[in-house]
Parts: sequence; C-alpha cells; structure tokens
Amino acid sequence: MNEQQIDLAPFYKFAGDHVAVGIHAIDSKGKTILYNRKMREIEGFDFQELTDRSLLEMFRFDQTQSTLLQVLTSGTPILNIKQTYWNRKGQEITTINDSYPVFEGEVLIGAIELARDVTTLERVIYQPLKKYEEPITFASLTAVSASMKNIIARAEKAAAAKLPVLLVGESGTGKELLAEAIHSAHASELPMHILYCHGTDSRLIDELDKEIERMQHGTIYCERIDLLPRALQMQLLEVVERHAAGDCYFVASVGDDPVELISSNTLVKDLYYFFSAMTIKVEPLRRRKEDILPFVDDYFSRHRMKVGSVIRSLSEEVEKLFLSYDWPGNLKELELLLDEITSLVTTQEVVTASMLPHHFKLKTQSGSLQPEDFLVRSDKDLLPLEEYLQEAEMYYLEKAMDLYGGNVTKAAQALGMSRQNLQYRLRKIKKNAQST
Ligand SMILES: Nc1ncnc2c1ncn2[C@@H]1O[C@H](COP(=O)(O)OP(=O)(O)OP(=O)(O)O)[C@@H](O)[C@H]1O
Repeated sequence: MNEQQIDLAPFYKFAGDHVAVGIHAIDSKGKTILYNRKMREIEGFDFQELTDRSLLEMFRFDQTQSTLLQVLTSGTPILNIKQTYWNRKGQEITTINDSYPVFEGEVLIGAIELARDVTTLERVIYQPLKKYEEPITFASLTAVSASMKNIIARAEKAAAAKLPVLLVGESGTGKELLAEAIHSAHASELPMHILYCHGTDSRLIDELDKEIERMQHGTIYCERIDLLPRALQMQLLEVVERHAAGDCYFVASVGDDPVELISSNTLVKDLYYFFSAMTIKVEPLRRRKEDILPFVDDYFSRHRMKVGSVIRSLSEEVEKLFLSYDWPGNLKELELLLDEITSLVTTQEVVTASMLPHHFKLKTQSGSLQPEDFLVRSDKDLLPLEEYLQEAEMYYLEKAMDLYGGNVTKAAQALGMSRQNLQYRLRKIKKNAQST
C-alpha cells in the first residue's frame, strides 16, 4: 500500500503523541500550532493548564521560544543546543534541541523544535562524586545556616542507626549530596546505587531489582520517587520490601511535602512508610540565604585548586544580587551559574556584574514579571488589570519587534498600527523600564 491510498494523518498524530522527543512547532507568525505530549512533560504542564497554553504562549520569552523565533527570522537551523532549566513544576530538565525552519516550496511557513530529554543521562554524568573527585562526606557540604546544620546532625544519626531516610526538598537543594554523605558515614567502602526515577519504563525497576541482588550490601538511593507513575511506585515498593531483610541500606527523596503528595495521589502511601523511618526536610536556598556566600567561597576555592584559577570573590553588587534573588533551582542553579561564570574568567579575581550571563541579568531585573504571572490560577493573587495590560502590551510589542528583527515599519504593519504609534509606545516602555 502506498502513501496515496492511505491517509497518514492519524498515524503521524499517534506518532507525535507517543514519540519520546518533545515537538513544538510555530507558524510564520510565531503562534504555536503543534505541542506534543512529550513537550508538555518536559515543560511540566498539567493537562488542565493546556487550555491556557495560548495565553501563556503569548507571554513566553524563554529560550525555547526565542530559538524558534530566531530560526523563523533567519531561516537557518540551530542544532544541538543543550540547555538545563527548571520547568513549571520546578523539576530540573536538560534537553538537547534542534530547531529547523519549515518551508513549503520556497516559502517559509514556520519553525519546529525537536527536544531530546537527556535529564537522566545528564544526572549520571553530573554526579557530585565525579565532580568533587573525592567521596562526599558531611564535611563536603556547605552548612552555615542553622537549618543545614540541623539537617546534617539528623542525617548523621540516621546513618549511624542505619535508619531508612526520606529526604524532602525542592530540586537542587542538595538531597543527592546528602544521600552520598549518609552513605559515606554508613559504609563508604560499600557500593552505592542511584535510581533516577525520571521515566515511565518499568524496566527501570527490574534493573534496580537485579542491581540489589548483585550488590547484596551497600546503599540504594531512589531519587525523586514522586516522579514515578503510581504503577512503577507499586513495583518499586514490592522490590524494596522483598530486599528489606537483606543488607542494603535504603534512602529516597521526594520533591514536595509527602503528606500533600499522598493526598494528591502522587505518592503511594506505603512507599512513603517504607522509606520514612526518618524524614529530613531540606529547606530551599531562599529560606537559608546564609548558605549562599559560603557556598560561593567553597566553590571558588575548589575551582582554584582544580584548575589553578585566581578567582576569589564576588563584587559587593553581585553579592547583593545573589542575596536578593530567590534561586528557584536552589544550589544547583547557583552552581551552574558559577560554572558558566568561571568558564569565561581567566585573569580576574573578582566577579563583577558585567560578567554575569545575560539570562541571569534578565531574571534578576527588579519588577520583571514572569510568564506564569499572567496565568489566572486559584492559588495565586490576580494582577491589577492596569498592570496586566501594561505588561501584556510590553511583551507583545517586544515580541513583535523580535519577530521582525527590530524593523519598526514591518512590525507596525503586522500590528495594524502606524509606525509613529508603535514608536511612541516603544519609547514609553523604555522610559518605564528605566524608571523602575
Ligand atoms: N550543601 C551543599 N553544599 C555543597 N554543594 C551543594 C550543597 N547542596 C547542593 N549542592 C550542589 O548542588 C548540586 C545539586 O545538588 P543535588 O543534586 O544533591 O540536588 P537534589 O536535591 O538531589 O536535586 P533533585 O531533586 O533535582 O535531584 C550538587 O551538584 C551540589 O554540588
């Protein structure tokens, strides 16, 4: 049977919904026309939020969107771009993206982005153990805040008594590092196996089962069990319970309050009971800001030792910025930022504001609203209408200017307004931005 005899559209639709690659396509005006299930998973959207997608889309100025827009403007592909970010659910995600222009004959009709989710792979490569090139102990952790000191004291007790531990905390707060330190305190000579629960394939759990049988002794750390689908959580429970009487030590982590996770059916209650002989809550970095600057100091001193750099400190301005920022990706976000900064620094001893990457500057600009602020959600306060419309206008006009490569005449034409009117509004936006 050939392509002319059968309508392939349902097959393409099925493939789009089931393929393990995120797909996002926009038309020539920058409007989303295709956004598949994997892309929703990568970006952390719940199904019910999809109706708001077009609204959110309007205000999106993140990297994905701008790569697609860049491709649309230039007509040339942008390939193999790796990015790590925190999605709407606060999960750390790493993707490798290819963005292509789409032509019909000679005419550019849109752009498409294919995102490969390499989060798990990245996790395996980016293991703190490998980075530090030494076993992680409690002494490797930055712990200046009272809350972090308390966490370490409790973790030491758990390790000494070999109590299963459930680490609770947002992505990037250092749960994996703590698990490593618990393992070292318990029995550093034994192996440690990490199960990254980022996936939906039941073979993950079968492999863990085999691994436990092979290891016999050592520590099993199941990272973010709340991200596993319930069926896999049940399978994991069966495996860990079967091995409970053996010699393995079990540690796990979740990204949110376990009581809430259980009541929203995200976490299987018995799995929680299995791991939670001791529950240790790791506070987000924004609630223990005393750890920020000491972490930076520790990072710089490791960096000096490892690569012989001369980097020593942050300027006062950068310190203030670091202390006022909320760090949604916690220490991992701070660490990635320092990785980025130090990769560019050669002879400077002090990091000044001009050396900060553009994306970080954007995030720390005072008063800047995030795309999410525009969604109407029951758990958030509404923006005053005036402010909403002002910001909406600003986003929309800037996006239009972006799309037309800064050409006011073309952008004004597309927006159905005069050149003068657009120029006046752009000037107003600039003036407002300067006065904030
Ligand atoms: N207290 C700390 N001291 C030193 N480094 C830290 C500390 N906490 C976190 N880090 C650094 O931050 C990075 C992220 O930590 P980690 O991977 O342990 O977070 P996590 O809570 O396990 O995140 P996720 O929930 O996404 O798995 C690590 O690479 C580590 O180097």
